[in-house]
Amino acid sequence: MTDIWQSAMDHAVALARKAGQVVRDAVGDAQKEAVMVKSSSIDLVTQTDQKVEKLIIQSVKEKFPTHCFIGEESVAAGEVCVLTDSPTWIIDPIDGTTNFVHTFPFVAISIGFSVNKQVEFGVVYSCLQDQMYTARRGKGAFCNGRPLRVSHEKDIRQAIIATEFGSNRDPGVVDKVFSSLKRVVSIPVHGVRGAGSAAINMCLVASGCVEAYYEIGIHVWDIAAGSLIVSEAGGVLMDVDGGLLDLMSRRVLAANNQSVAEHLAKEIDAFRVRRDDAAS
Ligand SMILES: O=P([O-])([O-])O[C@@H]1[C@H](O)[C@H](O)[C@@H](O)[C@H](O)[C@H]1O
Ligand SMILES: [Mg+2]
Ligand SMILES: [Mg+2]
Repeated sequence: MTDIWQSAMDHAVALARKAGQVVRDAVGDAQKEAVMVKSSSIDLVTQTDQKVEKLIIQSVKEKFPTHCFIGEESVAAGEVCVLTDSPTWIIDPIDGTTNFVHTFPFVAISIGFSVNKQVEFGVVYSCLQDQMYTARRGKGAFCNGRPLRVSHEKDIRQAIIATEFGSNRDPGVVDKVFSSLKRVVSIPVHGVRGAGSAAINMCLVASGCVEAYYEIGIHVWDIAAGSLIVSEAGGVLMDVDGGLLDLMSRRVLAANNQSVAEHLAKEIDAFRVRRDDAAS
């Protein structure tokens, strides 16, 4: 049977590769680039983020004129952020902008595609590592064409957990983040890591390198593609409180299996943040 979204997925892979070249060309000069700030002094954006998002959206508009978009930098510029049932490209032009600015080598282009609010394919290109992660719903997850499988570990005490500090440094939020982290470290787990890119953290879960990843404060463009890559690699996704994942809630927990996920969820202070689709 033909896959009606295959040509869109092929286009996403080609665009991610093209965008990756733009990012690679710019990374050496990133420190010379004007670094601007968004929601806080540590929520960074550069001209390369904006250029890459424009490149992707323009090209998709030409090929698929009826499709919708949620793009990180378009939303920052005032576009609405609502996930409808229409075919929608969910784009993070540079996931890991802080890494990009500092030349820390985990920088990704993340493109998710949803229909009826379900992610149909996900593409995460870790462009400095030249690793192309892809997943098509029901057809598995791959890195550079090699099938991905999550870790078999069932005991969280033998696990590596990925998380990030995020870009909200309000003292109350920092306290909650650290109290969760203290509980997780004290389980005790083997280790805690963070790549500085939500999308790459999710690909690490899918690859079996880390057992789980959680974060509060991410956005739909950080996790749309990665969520399908995790589930197609055999992993599970949930809210940080153990409930169902809601792509717009800005909270995510991705794990290799249910038992690791549920144990982790018990340790996290699941505070709420303003939703991506909250009326502005
Ligand atoms: O701003 P950006 O570099 O696209 O995305 C950020 C990265 O994924 C970071 O790892 C995560 O901690 C933040 O929550 C994200 O906003
Ligand atoms: Mg991001
Ligand atoms: Mg970004």
